[in-house]
Amino acid sequence: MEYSNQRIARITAHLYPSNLQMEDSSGLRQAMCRAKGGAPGFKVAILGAAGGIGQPLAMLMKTNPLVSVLHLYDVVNAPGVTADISHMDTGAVVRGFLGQPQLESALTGMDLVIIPAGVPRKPGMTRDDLFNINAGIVRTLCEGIAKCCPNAIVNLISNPVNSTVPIAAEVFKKAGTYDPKRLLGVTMLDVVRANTFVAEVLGLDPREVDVPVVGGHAGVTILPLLSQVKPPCSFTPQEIEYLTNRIQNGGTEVVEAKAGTGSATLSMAYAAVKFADACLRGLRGDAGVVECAFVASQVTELPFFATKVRLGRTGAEEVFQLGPLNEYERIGLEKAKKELAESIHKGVSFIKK
Ligand SMILES: NC(=O)c1ccc[n+]([C@@H]2O[C@H](COP(=O)([O-])OP(=O)(O)OC[C@H]3O[C@@H](n4cnc5c(N)ncnc54)[C@H](O)[C@@H]3O)[C@@H](O)[C@H]2O)c1
Ligand SMILES: O=C(O)C[C@H](O)C(=O)O
Repeated sequence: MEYSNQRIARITAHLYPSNLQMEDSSGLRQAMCRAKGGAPGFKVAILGAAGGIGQPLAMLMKTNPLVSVLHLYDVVNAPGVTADISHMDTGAVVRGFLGQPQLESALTGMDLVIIPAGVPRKPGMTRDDLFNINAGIVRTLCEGIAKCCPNAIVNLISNPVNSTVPIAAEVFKKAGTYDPKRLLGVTMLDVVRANTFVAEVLGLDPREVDVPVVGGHAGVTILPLLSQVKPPCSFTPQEIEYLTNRIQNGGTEVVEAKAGTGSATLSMAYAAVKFADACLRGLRGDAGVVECAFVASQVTELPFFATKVRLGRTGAEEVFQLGPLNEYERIGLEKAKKELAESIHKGVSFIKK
């Protein structure tokens, strides 16, 4: 018996339903669907979508009404994650992409690319210990972005953020596509933690608390500005010491509690979605969208620094100054800048060498 291509495809899809959402069978999906899609919204890709952060991040982005198309890329397990998430009855169309040969298809046409690809810490490691593996991963993914979606906003999560953002910038410069406004290192988890821990101390609802966290995303480079907390409040010296240490070591607290099985994934996915949603609202043209991020900056003498930024149609359109610091914060800033300078230099040299 001779089978038509369509019948073969239907039988294959029945036997391997998870293939349905993968790139090479999207023709079949379209043939089986009456609606042609094209709903208004943004196209978002997640690179590293099958990982500890990637999976809950993909799930939460599938629920975001601003997203019309969600591309899930990973070097492993992308078909399973895609099949699973694609069954959620929310608007975004989900497509999966597996391995380097499908990277370009994953990226083409994207408005926002979120990158949680890379290895996480184990107890006893610093984020910088991840550099040797993650630097190469970020370079390859950013080369793909430069080629396939050079105008996309990039949210970089992979550690060490203080070095991977400079790496990405150098890759884009080399390709001639660098726009500093579009490259944002995600430090949102530091803000989420700071809001939570400060709210605990003050006995407030964390949703009412706003703590600016500046500098970078590792140890002493994470600098919470407790003198600028909203609503306005004051802390004892002991509270300042406790809160600063806890915010700076929040990542290590989770790494140790997970005892070798990884680092923060669920709170990170929450923070990444909060930040991605702010970027999408900025892209849509909403006014007054402000979040902290690690970006190209002239706020200090360093080429990159995390502060509050205003997100707009072209990315980080305004980088805010630090505001008035107290003596404790000025000392913290000097420590942060010293470590940051080394991490930034390491990232830049990785590409320039
Ligand atoms: N910025 C932050 O605040 C923050 C917070 C938490 C974790 N992180 C970092 O995020 C990264 C990911 O953490 P995780 O817990 O999800 O790790 P994970 O190991 O659970 O997941 C990483 C995923 O990346 C994938 N991957 C590896 N190489 C890839 C490549 N070349 N292309 C695409 N995908 C690739 C893996 O297959 C895996 O699915 C780590 O570097 C971690 O340190 C950053
Ligand atoms: O601590 C880590 O290694 C992961 C992440 O950077 C975090 O802050 O949780």
